Amino acid sequence: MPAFSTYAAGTAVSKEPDRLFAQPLAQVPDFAFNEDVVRVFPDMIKRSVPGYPTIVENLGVLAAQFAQPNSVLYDLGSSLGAVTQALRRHVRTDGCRVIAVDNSAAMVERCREYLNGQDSMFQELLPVEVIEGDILALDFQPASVVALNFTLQFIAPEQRTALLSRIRQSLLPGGALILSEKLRFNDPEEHALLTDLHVAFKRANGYSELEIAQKRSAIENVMKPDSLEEHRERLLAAGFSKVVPWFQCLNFASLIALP
Ligand SMILES: Nc1ncnc2c1ncn2[C@@H]1O[C@H](C[S@+](CC[C@H]([NH3+])C(=O)[O-])CC(=O)[O-])[C@@H](O)[C@H]1O
Ligand SMILES: O=C(O)C(=O)Cc1ccccc1
Repeated sequence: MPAFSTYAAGTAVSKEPDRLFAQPLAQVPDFAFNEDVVRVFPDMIKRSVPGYPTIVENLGVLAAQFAQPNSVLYDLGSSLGAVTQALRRHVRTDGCRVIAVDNSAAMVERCREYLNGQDSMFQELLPVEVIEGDILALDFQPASVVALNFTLQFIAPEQRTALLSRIRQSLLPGGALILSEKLRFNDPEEHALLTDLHVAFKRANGYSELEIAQKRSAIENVMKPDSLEEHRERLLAAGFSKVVPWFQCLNFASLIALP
């Protein structure tokens, strides 16, 4: 019987500790969102991403300001649905519904279970649909809020502008894209400092030097962060009119992009 904790206001999620990289691996495989990651994901993301709980909770608060009646709120790369749960808790706008999309079957299966749990604990939540699929192949409906919470960094760099353009085309007036990402920094000293501080954050959260090193090698081929300047330019190139950073903790940031 797995242990559970509450991380999305009252809803139970697995609290199995992340020890995926604790033992020396002869060869570190590329990071994948498989069953092993799913079991430890709530613990992994909280101990690895500084500011993650603050970003998720406030994403719901922000979304409530941009939600338009009778529109869709997208959670793209939804993992276990933490953002979807925050959207459902905070948004009260008439006729809104949430569409969560992830291409990991293991994530989608567990996400649906957690959302059923949320439905059994709260009343008057927005309707939600969880789609197992590639966000690059998604047929977007008119949307008022699109959340890309630490997902764009896993999309091949050459596909990023096209995806953001399609999101921009789907956004209704008054809506917004909320984009959270790990950042790279063009200034080498700034990059080194914030990278070292992120390692200190992980160490303070109980990860060993070996775990930190093996995780770094697992993600280096699959997760390609951009700088804030690259994000801003790409968003403007995709047709967004304004880019407003609203949160940064070390090398992790979240931006609001307006249509
Ligand atoms: N092409 C794709 N199509 C669909 N999903 C994808 C694709 N590529 C990657 N993913 C999915 O994007 C998610 C990224 S995690 C998001 C955290 C979540 N937003 C959270 O707020 O808890 C970020 C992280 O773990 O750092 C994974 O579930 C992938 O399966
Ligand atoms: O762990 C890291 O170093 C990260 O950059 C964040 C992260 C969190 C969860 C899965 C993959 C990457």
